[in-house]
Amino acid sequence: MTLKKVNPDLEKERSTCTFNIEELTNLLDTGAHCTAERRAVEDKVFSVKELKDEIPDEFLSHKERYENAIRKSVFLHKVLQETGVKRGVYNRSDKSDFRTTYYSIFKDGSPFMLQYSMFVPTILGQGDSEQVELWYKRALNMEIIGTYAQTELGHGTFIRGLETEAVYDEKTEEFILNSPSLSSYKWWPGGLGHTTNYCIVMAQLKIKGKPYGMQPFIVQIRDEETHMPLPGVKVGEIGAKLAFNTVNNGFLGFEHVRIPRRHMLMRFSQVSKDGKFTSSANPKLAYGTMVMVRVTIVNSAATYLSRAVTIAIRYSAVRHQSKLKQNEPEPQILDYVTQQHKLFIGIATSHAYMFCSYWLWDVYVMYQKEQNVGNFDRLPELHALACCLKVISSSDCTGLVEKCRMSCGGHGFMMSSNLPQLYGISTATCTYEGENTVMLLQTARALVKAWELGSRGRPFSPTMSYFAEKNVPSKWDSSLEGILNAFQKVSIGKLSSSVSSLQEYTKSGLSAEDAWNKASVQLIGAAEAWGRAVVLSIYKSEIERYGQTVSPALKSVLFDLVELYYVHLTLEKMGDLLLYTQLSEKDVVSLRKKYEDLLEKIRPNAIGLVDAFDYRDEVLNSTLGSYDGFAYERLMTEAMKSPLNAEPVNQSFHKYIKPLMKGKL
Ligand SMILES: CCCCCCCCCCCCCCCCCCCCCCCC(=O)SCCNC(=O)CCNC(=O)[C@H](O)C(C)(C)COP(=O)(O)OP(=O)(O)OC[C@H]1O[C@@H](n2cnc3c(N)ncnc32)[C@H](O)[C@@H]1OP(=O)(O)O
Ligand SMILES: Cc1cc2nc3c(=O)[nH]c(=O)nc-3n(C[C@H](O)[C@H](O)[C@H](O)COP(=O)(O)OP(=O)(O)OC[C@H]3O[C@@H](n4cnc5c(N)ncnc54)[C@H](O)[C@@H]3O)c2cc1C
Repeated sequence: MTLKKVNPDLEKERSTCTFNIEELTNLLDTGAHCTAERRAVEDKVFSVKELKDEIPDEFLSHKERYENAIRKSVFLHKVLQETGVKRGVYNRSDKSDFRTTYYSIFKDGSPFMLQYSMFVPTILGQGDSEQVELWYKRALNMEIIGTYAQTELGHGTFIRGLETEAVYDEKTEEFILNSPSLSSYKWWPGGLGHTTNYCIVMAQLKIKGKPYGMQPFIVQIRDEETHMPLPGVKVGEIGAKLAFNTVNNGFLGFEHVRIPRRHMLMRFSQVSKDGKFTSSANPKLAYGTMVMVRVTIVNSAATYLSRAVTIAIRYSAVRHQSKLKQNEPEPQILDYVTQQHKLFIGIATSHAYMFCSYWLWDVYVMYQKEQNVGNFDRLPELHALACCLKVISSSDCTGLVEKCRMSCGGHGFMMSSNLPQLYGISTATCTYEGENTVMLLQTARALVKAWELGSRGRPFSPTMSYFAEKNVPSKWDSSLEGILNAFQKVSIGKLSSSVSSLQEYTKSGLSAEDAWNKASVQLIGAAEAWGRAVVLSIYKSEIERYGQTVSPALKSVLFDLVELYYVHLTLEKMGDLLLYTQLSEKDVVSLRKKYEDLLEKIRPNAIGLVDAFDYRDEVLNSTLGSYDGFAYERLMTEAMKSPLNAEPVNQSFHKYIKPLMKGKL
């Protein structure tokens, strides 16, 4: 069978695109030079034959998958080193990075992930200059491979409840690490099982019996030559998981393991030789790596979704099913408006979080500069933003990734579509780096505090400045500005009624803690509403800013998506808006019409918009989403890779089925 180069359906779709795809790709990459750089890295990475899988991962055993992931991680590291990639994680000079390229090599994650994403960043962020000099170089050269070991069997969320101890012995100038109970065993760190030889251990510091809170320690756990666990170290892998099965998440326990004093990372807090503790200017600085990772999750969530929506929209353009009109051929499923409703919001949401992630990264960098000169004023706002945007980006994008999978019908259930794996790694972001409900409660804590201080005349931080506005009812306005205003009213309304409930509960005799717990469903609602207002505002202002520099054709499409995002959210959150604004049934009717018109307007650009994400087939790794659109041929080719198809009759027939058929079992 000779194949055309591209499925005619996709050819037709590409011919209707109204904007320059390359221009949008450059914008999403934060600059044409970033696109060029990313493509150069991809050319290099995807030309390495050792990085290709001969047998799909899902047909390997757990052990083989791990070994394959290690082999590829090593080759990939070498290639990236040769290509000069350091940015992305450590020297992020601008906002694009190579994580998507990196991830695509491993459908289910790399055992080196934590080395790049948390081990090295913690050394850089928590070590003093001498420690950075020593450990960073060794880690960069992969002389040491590490992870971030914080979570324990008994506690993940409640860091103050962690049990691993680091007791200072001033006679030998060492810390003694100990795991006093089963529940104190570290549990979860990526790569910990059999990959890493060092790790950052978050442990309770004790000096002369006195506790000084959680501190980061750099601990060697395996011999650098033999890789055997060091004496007193109990280490292994935690087993199979929903996703990330090649990340080698592990457990770790200590039996009185001694490490030198200088292995406590001492940028913020110090322990002197004679056991004097010097506290950091702000105890929460020890949580700094988590803030950074939460900030980067917003971008990860957007990229998981953009990959899923690329697959689903391309597939929907080549898949024909049922009848729209009896006398016409079966339409592309993308012509069903319900399909557009499921998918176009995925493009808009991915844009929203991508542009927000760039903005949030700038806020984070600005804060770091202030922190370096001892100014911690913006820490509560940054913490609230990192928590809340991590939550809504991870939950929205995961929900939409799953919607993409379902929108592909049965074929979306195939591992070869890569949609199940994308769902797996995406849903993990709702749990790791702070479970989502807990992160919303942290956000609410900051909001309630700001609200109370504001009521006593203290100024609000920039993302909360609208709290100062009087919540006077005004006529519903369906413009972008009007909708943003309405969501800010929802945010104020939910926060003020949560605060009122807290006050009533305490007045009725509940302790502050019980009142908080009782009102916590309202509080997470208020936190989410604030996050929504932030995203709406930033997405719009960023597109207004970029709109001044891009072509009119692209500007128009970008605003179609912003409008779609706004109107979709308005219809989704209708209940809240009916409660806190002047939205009426008539407004809803006209918004529904507007939404349907927007779907129709975006339809000719759907393929152009997903092409602009610029995911090579190797990155998408999907039978359904390839650029050429030959989904059925790819499904069949992949199916033939199943080991069961290597022989016409499986031996189990003779062993079990035949005796059963013959009544001889
Ligand atoms: C040379 C070649 C190079 C090659 C390069 C290759 C490049 C490409 C490679 C890329 C591949 C890598 C891909 C990476 C992709 C990313 C993957 C990431 C993987 C991550 C895996 C997950 C890791 C983890 O999960 S680590 C564990 C995370 N754990 C948590 O998040 C725990 C959550 N719990 C908490 O944070 C806390 O306990 C908390 C906040 C719930 C409660 O804390 P605590 O009890 O101490 O506080 P409170 O009493 O509630 O509050 C006190 C006070 O402090 C404030 N506060 C709390 N936290 C913070 C904070 N972090 N910052 C600032 N302030 C904070 C809080 O608001 C209170 O303030 P008040 O003013 O008192 O109200
Ligand atoms: C794929 C993956 C990778 C990970 N990698 C690492 C790693 O590399 N290093 C590491 O240290 N850790 C890692 N973790 C652990 C992760 O950070 C924790 O699982 C996460 O922080 C959640 O904590 P937990 O498991 O204790 O959840 P729990 O806190 O036990 O949550 C269970 C339930 O209790 C609720 N809950 C808990 N506390 C409260 C509260 N105060 N108020 C209201 N509800 C509450 C939660 O909302 C949730 O519904 C990883 C986890 C996963 C899934």
